Amino acid sequence: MFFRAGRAAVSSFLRSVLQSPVATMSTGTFVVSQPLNYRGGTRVEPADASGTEKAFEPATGRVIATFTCSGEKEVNLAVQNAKAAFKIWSQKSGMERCRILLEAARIIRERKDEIATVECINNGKSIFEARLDIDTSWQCLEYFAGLAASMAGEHIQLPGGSFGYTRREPLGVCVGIGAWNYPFQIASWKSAPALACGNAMVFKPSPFTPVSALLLAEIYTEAGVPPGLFNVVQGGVATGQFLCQHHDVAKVSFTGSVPTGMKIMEMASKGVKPVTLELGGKSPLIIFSDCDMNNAVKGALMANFLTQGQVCCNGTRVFVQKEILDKFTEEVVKQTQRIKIGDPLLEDTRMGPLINRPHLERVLGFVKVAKEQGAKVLCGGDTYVPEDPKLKDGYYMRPCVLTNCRDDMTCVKEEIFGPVMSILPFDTEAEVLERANDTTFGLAAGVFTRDIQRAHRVVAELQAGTCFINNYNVSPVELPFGGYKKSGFGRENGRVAIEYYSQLKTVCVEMGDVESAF
Ligand SMILES: NC(=O)C1=CN([C@@H]2O[C@H](COP(=O)(O)OP(=O)(O)OC[C@H]3O[C@@H](n4cnc5c(N)ncnc54)[C@H](O)[C@@H]3O)[C@@H](O)[C@H]2O)C=CC1
Ligand SMILES: NCCCC(=O)O
Repeated sequence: MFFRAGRAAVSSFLRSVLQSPVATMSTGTFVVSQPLNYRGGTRVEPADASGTEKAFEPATGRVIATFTCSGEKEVNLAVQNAKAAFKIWSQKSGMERCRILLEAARIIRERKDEIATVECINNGKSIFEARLDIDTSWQCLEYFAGLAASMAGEHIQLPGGSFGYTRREPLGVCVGIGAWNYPFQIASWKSAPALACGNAMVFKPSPFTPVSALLLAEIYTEAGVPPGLFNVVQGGVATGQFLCQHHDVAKVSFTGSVPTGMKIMEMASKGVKPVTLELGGKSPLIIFSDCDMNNAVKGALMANFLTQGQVCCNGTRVFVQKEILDKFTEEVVKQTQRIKIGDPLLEDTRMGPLINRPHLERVLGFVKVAKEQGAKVLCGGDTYVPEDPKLKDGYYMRPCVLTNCRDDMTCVKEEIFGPVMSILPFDTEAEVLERANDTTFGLAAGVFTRDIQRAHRVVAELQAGTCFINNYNVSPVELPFGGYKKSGFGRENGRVAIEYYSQLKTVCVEMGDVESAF
């Protein structure tokens, strides 16, 4: 009972989770009428409100949900539920937690098409990409399930038969605050390591994409986590602030913009709470003349146009060595123009709408300023109206390639968060390294070259938390992901993520008599 091409009937699973009145899940039909908060193992209406929000289907501009933002009382109830569940969950062995997380991963895998369809409708990304996001989500749960059972401390021998040991312990109630570009993936990447370590979580999705976190919450419950272990509160700034300021919250993990990240750090500092910050970027992609041209062109498209360019680690400053500039540019433009834009639920669509109208206007504004500052638009950069009349109010634009760019232009300095690639010529390795690092961001970077020594030499010099050699924007969950500089700190994924969701206790054991100083 899964979706094919987003057109098949809604399964009983989704009907029960979302109570959608529609019988099919094609673009323009999906509506959510049930509560979007999740507390104590069930969907609930919030106990109090801090306003209401509407969620849209970007493909059509239709409202798919109107929901209440959680007030202080509801946030407190969610935290108290999480606290109670933490007492049970943190007492379980790693193997017990592992089994439940593996079951949750299995359910996600089984329901991949359904979840991807919801993600596609609420976010606008193509169904093709949404399925990849769901893959990285269940893979993350599987990965941390495996680590749950192997979390261990050290035993340290001391003089006279005494010894010490360390224990890796959970933090307590962790808060996850998500962005709208990878709603289900972000909820999974935050909750999987948190739960594996024995923590509970209260998760707040972006108000633009409130829907799919509910599916994750339902799946955790079905897999057997204690009620209240993973809760969802909906809302915007005020709800996020209540969460960050709550005295029973032990940690905040945030994905979003740099200005909000700074505010979250400030709030968390008041309670001396650790934070993980996954923030924005303006990453360089360096294409040397000895590269495999086909792969470099594919890499540049991957670095710029996934999820309509709304990806924090995108390599939007594409530095191309002068010898191959014309050939590379010609091929990139050709392939960019071939990207199929339209209904994100159709199998052959590769670019859907942007998240909302103001964001579309903002991205188009960046293209306008780029032109005013001397950049040349080689393709796209304008709105797109699909032929299908039901898509006429969607937020589509044509992917854009800019040339004649300089490092001081706004389009090269600022995060656009849309499908806009800036091409920048360069001569030498030393020059491009200096220019690539000349940014306050440091999330990611990429290099295409056949020279293996150069590849490693260059990535060693790049000031970025995640570097790609001869590829871009792949997300294996085994590898840590996170930024340098203003792109944040802490890491998601990889073994190291455990350190950001646990604390180390040292136990010192005396086997002899106390040698008192008094
Ligand atoms: N690094 C990344 O993955 C992402 C970066 N961005 C960047 O952020 C820009 C704006 O996107 P937004 O979704 O508006 O990002 P944002 O940073 O405003 O919001 C992200 C999340 O934080 C919450 N939030 C906002 N203010 C808060 C506060 N004071 N306290 C607690 N929570 C708060 C929001 O409700 C949302 O859930 C984008 O244009 C892009 O530059 C956006 C999405 C993802
Ligand atoms: N799959 C990579 C996630 C990057 C982002 O959150 O923007």
